[in-house]
Amino acid sequence: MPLTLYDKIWNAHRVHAFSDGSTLLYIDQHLVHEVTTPQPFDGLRLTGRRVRRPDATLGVADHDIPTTPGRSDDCEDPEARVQLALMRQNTREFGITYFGYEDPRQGIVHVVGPEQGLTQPGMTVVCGDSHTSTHGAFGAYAVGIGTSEVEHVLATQTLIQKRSRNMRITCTGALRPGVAAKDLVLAIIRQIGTAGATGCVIEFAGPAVQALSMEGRMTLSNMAIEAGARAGLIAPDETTFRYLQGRPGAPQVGHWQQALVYWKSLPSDPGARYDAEVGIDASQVAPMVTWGTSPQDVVPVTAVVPDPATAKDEAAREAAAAALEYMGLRAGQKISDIALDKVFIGSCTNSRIEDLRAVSQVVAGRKVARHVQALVVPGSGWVKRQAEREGIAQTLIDAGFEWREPGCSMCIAMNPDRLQPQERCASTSNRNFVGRQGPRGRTHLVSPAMAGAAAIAGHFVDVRDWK
Ligand SMILES: CC(C)[C@H](C(=O)O)[C@@H](O)C(=O)O
Ligand code: SF4
Repeated sequence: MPLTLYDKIWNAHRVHAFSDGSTLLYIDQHLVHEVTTPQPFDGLRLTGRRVRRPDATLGVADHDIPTTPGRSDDCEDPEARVQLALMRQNTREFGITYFGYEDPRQGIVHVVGPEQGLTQPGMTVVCGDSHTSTHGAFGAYAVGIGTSEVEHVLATQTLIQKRSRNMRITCTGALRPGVAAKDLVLAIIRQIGTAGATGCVIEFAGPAVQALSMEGRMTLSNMAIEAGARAGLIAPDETTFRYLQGRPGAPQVGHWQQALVYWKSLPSDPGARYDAEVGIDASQVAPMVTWGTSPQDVVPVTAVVPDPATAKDEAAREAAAAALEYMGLRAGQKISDIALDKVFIGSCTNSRIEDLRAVSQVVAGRKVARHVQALVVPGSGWVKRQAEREGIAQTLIDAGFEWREPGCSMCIAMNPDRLQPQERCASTSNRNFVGRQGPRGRTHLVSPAMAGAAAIAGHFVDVRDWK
């Protein structure tokens, strides 16, 4: 029977099938961060257990950590301070490699794993974090897990999972200049909704996906979770192999050829069956801007804020009206008339080198609008240093952007970077939920180039018209 990429990874990792239909899967790579690990490590201590495979576990500090130059673990927020101290102590006690603020490899867990070559095709990758889906871009089965599951994986290197349905999203055509992977994934979520892939593992396929760099593919897989999916996979190919070759965690000379043979066997077989199929023409996708409080509340930059009266049912009408009220917007208002207070370029969706290059191209030789505070937070120490070497950092600083240390930063209000009530922000992150960037803060999700242009103009502009 022809199998999908997901089927193949699942079958290769099956340790035991339970009578209730669930499966015990072997886990190849476990990533841990400071927010979801204090309890699991306590659990291990209480029951006298060790970490089964410290060599397959990596710890990083990302959510709580300040991003200001000269930072340390000694932050003002007592909860963050405790979590960071525990992370350091627990990784030391259990023999796990830890990238704390002082390590040049530190960064957002979903940027660091792939960058270090720890995420590889055909692997099972888990982390106590919903955006673990990011790693699916390598053709890995990567899922976010809960706190008790983190403990289970730490202790046993296995995880109990229910099999998901296979959904294929085929992206035909080619993205137009000025249109990014972020716009494509927002357009997909607009089409299928935030519950559109519930119960499914998505496989992103088609020429528009194959044409993407690994950075772009990670942006797609990152937001699979925002479409309700369990994971978001992309078949490994030459782009994947090229990205991985020579990275510290990747198979080294002598094992590389063997790995390639396996990796090339992973793409879905011709004729593999999918439980659901979705299609989208990438050439029709425009730069997108969210207007509401869910990633599906999104329109092209050329559009106006939609009228809640046109929503499909009563519940959707009420939700849209509440979202507009929260966002301080009027139906019919042009997206390009929306003025901004802050611009945040960062997060595991869009803080990789290619994202920073895109921003730098748009803002080179210009100045951030006077009323805007703009932040660039590289996804990792490696990204930061590469951007500095390429001159990107200087371009951004000259334009008036703040150049920060790596971390989740203003993607989530768990550290000092946050919005004040009613402040409006163009953000390259993945969630525009109520209060996400700070209590009563207003978030608009956009691509890096769109965020860069908005920082200069002080309001949204169509980056395709940018001269
Ligand atoms: C704090 C963490 C558990 C959370 C997640 O699971 O995704 C965060 O990373 C997020 O993006 O909302
Ligand atoms: S950058 Fe944002 S989405 Fe990504 S792991 Fe951190 S908080 Fe979650």
